Amino acid sequence: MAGAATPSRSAAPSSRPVRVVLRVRLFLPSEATSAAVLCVSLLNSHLGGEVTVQFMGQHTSRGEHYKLDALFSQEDNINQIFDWGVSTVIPGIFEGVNATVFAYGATGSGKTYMMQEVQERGDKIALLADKTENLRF
Ligand SMILES: Nc1ncnc2c1ncn2[C@@H]1O[C@H](COP(=O)(O)OP(=O)(O)OP(=O)(O)O)[C@@H](O)[C@H]1O
Repeated sequence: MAGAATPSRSAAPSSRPVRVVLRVRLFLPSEATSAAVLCVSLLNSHLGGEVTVQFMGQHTSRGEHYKLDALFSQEDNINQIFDWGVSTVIPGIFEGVNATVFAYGATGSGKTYMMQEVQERGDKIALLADKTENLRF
């Protein structure tokens, strides 16, 4: 998704069973033209709560508001997204709680790129060990 909103995210992951996180990526060189404009803007954010974003259609009068659990912009790196949205569900899976993390978005919006970044984190084993150190099998 093109554009840069003001970086903002809720302070702590909510306890809701489904959490929705939006990541706005940077324009790629092939997309960056003088006509490129932001299509997402942050309307509201409450500490520890939801954020509200607005999608503006560039060539339409479409204006849609969505409430999300968190918003990450191009200034936020994959570690922040991982720590907020992924690592928090790891302890639960060792207690029998099912958890799924998936990416949804338009073709070319960066889903594979982002998931590969997560996969390539050098410290993933250390992170899992940290999350599981108190578990007894
Ligand atoms: N944050 C990013 N920084 C640099 N390049 C990126 C970024 N996100 C995506 N890209 C590049 O954009 C292109 C499309 O990304 P990607 O393949 O991840 O999209 P996708 O959402 O998985 O698409 P599809 O649904 O078609 O599989 C790739 O060449 C990828 O390297």
